[in-house]
Amino acid sequence: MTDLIHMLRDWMPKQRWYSGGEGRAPQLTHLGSYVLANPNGEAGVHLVTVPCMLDSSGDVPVVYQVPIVLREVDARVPALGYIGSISNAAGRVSAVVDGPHDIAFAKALLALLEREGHATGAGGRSDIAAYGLPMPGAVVGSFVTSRVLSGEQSNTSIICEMRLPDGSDAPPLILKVFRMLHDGENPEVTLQSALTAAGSVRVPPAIGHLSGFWPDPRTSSGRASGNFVFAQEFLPGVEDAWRVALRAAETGDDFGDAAYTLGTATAEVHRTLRDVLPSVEATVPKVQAEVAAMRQRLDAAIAVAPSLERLRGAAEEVYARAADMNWPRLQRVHGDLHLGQVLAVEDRGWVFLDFEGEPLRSIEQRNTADAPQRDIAGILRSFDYVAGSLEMTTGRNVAGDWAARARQSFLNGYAAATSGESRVGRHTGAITLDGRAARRQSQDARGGDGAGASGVHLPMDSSGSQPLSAAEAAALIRVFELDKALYEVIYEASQRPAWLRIPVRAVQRILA
Ligand SMILES: Nc1ncnc2c1ncn2[C@@H]1O[C@H](COP(=O)(O)OP(=O)(O)O)[C@@H](O)[C@H]1O
Ligand SMILES: O=P(O)(O)O[C@H]1O[C@H](CO)[C@@H](O[C@H]2O[C@H](CO)[C@@H](O)[C@H](O)[C@H]2O)[C@H](O)[C@H]1O
Repeated sequence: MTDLIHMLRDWMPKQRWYSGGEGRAPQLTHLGSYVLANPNGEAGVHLVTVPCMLDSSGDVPVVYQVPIVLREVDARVPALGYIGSISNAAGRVSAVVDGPHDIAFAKALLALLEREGHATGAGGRSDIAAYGLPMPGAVVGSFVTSRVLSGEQSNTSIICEMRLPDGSDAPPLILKVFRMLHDGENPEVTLQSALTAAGSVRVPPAIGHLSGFWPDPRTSSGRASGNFVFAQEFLPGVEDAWRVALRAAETGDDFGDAAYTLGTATAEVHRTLRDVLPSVEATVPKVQAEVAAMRQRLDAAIAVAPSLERLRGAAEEVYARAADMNWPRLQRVHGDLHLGQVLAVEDRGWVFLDFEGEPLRSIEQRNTADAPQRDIAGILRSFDYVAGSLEMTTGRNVAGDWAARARQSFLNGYAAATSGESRVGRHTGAITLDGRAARRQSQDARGGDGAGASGVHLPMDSSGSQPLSAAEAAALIRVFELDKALYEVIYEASQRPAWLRIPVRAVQRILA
């Protein structure tokens, strides 16, 4: 194990999912490993194992799972995932392969899922184990081949091509391996499983998950339990809404219908989540806790963008008013909704991904019932990002009007769906880019309203309780837009400093 820890200490900082960045050497402690069976005795495989590693090098300790496959050192070692080689006590040398790049790991995961199997602790330890928990009725199929999805940051996903028993193609699957482990449910699993179980077509069908427990010095009990891997159908050859929107904005194409149906689809997801998962009344302490979290975010944003200090007073006024506002019933929401999290799927419409919530929030916060206005604000911010990123590349504000129209259509779609004006069935989220029906609906919603300067037309309570007035809904969306823009300031300062001016300008605009 000592050799492996040394090897991982050099390798982990080079991985995109390592939160410390390349500049920080991890301080690793091995907490335990769960061992997967080698499926069908895959040739040349010595071991498929998942060490859980505590990294104490940062301010906040992090636990990573680092799946590895030990293989015979020969030509079958996948070049992409090669980490190094180690020898055991008997002198046998093995190549160490990053698990997601090795088909033996993908096959072993699928076998666990399909058979509701379990993986026990290495060395007979009983304080660590993993369980395969398939969705009822899920069809896994048999494995053909797998590859790692490129471009991901915080996790590692494996795309698996699958086959049905009759030899025909089964839908491909995506196995999202959570790199960081948290004590508690990952909302990605909870929310997408709940939506799938409710028959929603707004998420790719969930297939199941791998969950379990491990020793964890971060908890008072010294033990933790949570999710290791989430499996769902992979929808191949689709574009996300960010690309679709960016192209439309570049060419000046109308995005009104697409934004409108995105609004109805978002409302549909909210309604389903509210119907199938617990929701709570927005009591005074709960609202105060939300507002307190917003204030903390303001402090953190000013710390990385000191020019915002002069707007502190204006932001404080917004928060003071927010604490006195009417809030809708709190419910589970997406939590980090932006255009990059939505796929444009032919015949199905908008499909939502990545329900993990904002990566900068704690798992407790991400598992807490929230206001749907957080997601609405997330998409509105995204339209502004489309305009902002085009302004960065062209040097001119070419898409400001485009973004304003998209924003309005999205709000109209959301409002129409929540007020029952549009008949939201299973397919109303269809992307009818030239759809006359959607345009007519959109025009209907645009007309006959008393929209004020805020541009928000209709009550947007999605709780089923006393609806918020149009003005109340608009005011709350503004509060969440400010909060999201401040989140983006913090995110961009560390991830993409060149983009920082987009959210900084948004904060200035919102507080002007
Ligand atoms: N089920 C899926 N079908 C099609 N593409 C997917 C699916 N899941 C993820 N993707 C693609 O992978 C990308 C990253 O997935 P995401 O869940 O957002 O991971 P992360 O949390 O690491 O950002 C998405 O933007 C999308 O392009
Ligand atoms: O990695 P995630 O998808 O979980 O989300 C994080 O990264 C996003 C950037 O990829 C970031 O989104 C911000 O930039 C988008 C354009 O690239 C824009 O559409 C979003 O509106 C904007 O918030 C997201 O905030 C962050 O959590």
